[in-house]
Amino acid sequence: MDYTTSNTVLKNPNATDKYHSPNGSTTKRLDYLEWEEYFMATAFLAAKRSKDPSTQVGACIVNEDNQIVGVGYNGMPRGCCDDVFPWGKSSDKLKSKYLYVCHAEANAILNKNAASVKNCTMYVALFPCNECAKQIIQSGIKKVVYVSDKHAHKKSTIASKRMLTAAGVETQQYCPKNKKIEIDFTELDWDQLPSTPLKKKKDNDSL
Ligand SMILES: Nc1ccn([C@H]2C[C@H](O)[C@@H](COP(=O)(O)O)O2)c(=O)n1
Repeated sequence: MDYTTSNTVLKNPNATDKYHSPNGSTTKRLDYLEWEEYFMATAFLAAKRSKDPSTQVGACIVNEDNQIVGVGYNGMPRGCCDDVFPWGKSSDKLKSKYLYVCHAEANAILNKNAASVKNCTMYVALFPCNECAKQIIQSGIKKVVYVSDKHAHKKSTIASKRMLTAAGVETQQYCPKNKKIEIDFTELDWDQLPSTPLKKKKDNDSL
């Protein structure tokens, strides 16, 4: 019997656990991530790459076959060093981040790894602003799933909603089933895996 699954190496193949009954039958895992959780979690994971000290936003674009075709987070444009450009909110607009930073939604669209994002769904932590809404509409994205609408009172959000509605882009708030999803790099039984060289990657890549 093959005790390995696509993403798990069982620690003790002889043990009876929740997927293996004593009579030897094997059932599928039931605590797997549902699609929506997986895509929103991908957006939240991408946000962890953001250098913005106050707000980290991630976005994940998914096609009609549930394939991820773009991921992005808020960051400085390529070539604009994130140690040089400002991250603060100075009253001097040129010294404030807002004129420079690329929003997660825009980066996800620009980073697409497919020919088009037409009819795709975007998963994003924050409701998109008016500038991102324009790009969402023009790129053909048909649905936006978001978690927080904390800027609902802002004119940029009101304008965004007006445009998305007029253009027929569906918006839907996502209510997470689980408050937290844990990623545990030690959950595999490392002793049973062939040793892999640990290579330090350069940290100047940007999504
Ligand atoms: N839908 C959004 C909204 C905001 N962002 C980015 C832009 C900034 O980096 C940050 C907001 O900064 P704050 O005013 O909260 O200090 O989040 C985005 O990517 N997508």
